[in-house]
Amino acid sequence: MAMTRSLEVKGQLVAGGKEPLICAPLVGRDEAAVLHELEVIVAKRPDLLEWRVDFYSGISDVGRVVELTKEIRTRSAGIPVIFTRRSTREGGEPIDLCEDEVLSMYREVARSGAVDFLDYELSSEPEHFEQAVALARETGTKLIASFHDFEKTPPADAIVAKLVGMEKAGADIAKIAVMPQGLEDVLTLLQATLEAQKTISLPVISMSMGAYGSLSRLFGWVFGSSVSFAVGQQASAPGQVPIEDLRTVLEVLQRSLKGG
Ligand SMILES: O=C1C[C@@](O)(C(=O)O)C[C@@H](O)[C@@H]1O
Repeated sequence: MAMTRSLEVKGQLVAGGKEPLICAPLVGRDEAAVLHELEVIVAKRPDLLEWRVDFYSGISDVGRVVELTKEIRTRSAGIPVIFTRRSTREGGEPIDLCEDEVLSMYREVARSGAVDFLDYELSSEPEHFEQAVALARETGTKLIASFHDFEKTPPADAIVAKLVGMEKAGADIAKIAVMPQGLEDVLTLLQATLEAQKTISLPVISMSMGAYGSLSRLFGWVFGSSVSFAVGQQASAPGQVPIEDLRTVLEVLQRSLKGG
């Protein structure tokens, strides 16, 4: 019984359509740290890698960013790569680039062919978001539209509306991460995920963050979230659990969902 929609790269299902996909972030500050992390993470065989380029101290030099992206590709053992600059507005690290420079960096990286997915925030200026959509079409990469609220969990209908907005704006995948202030908020996120599955036709990725939110990282896929972000070496957001722990829980849940 399929709970989630599969992600595709160049017409192929990622990890053969397995659900949920496990994605491990790379958050090193320099080349050596990123490549060391990569080695540790690849050995754990996640289904996806995310390079959080906003953590990288060399981000202002596009040439270095492209070189490192290619190096990541070479050493990633065929695991598809997501390229992400998270803005400070949505919980990312401070960087010295203006938005036009960020988009130029996205352009160079996507055109190098070394990444499979681009993550770009829906809260960006519409003209910038349109450029990200066009770039994804031009390069055959998939665009993940994202939205993060590190303070609170909006009501379920507002979460669904954001995900609908991502589809309307031309994204290929719709992602939302929100912070719970109590257990009810975790339910709100799960409820909105289930609802969004019925409302839009894109794969949805959703998570509640922090300690309570870690529950959604373990079983949010049952409600329709296609990907769970988990720790390979270091977390990129609060509440991510180690890949090994996630796998243990997934095995148990998958067995019980089959009826024991
Ligand atoms: O958007 C997301 C989700 C995330 O914020 C999380 O909560 O796991 C982690 C980020 O690295 C990623 O880009």
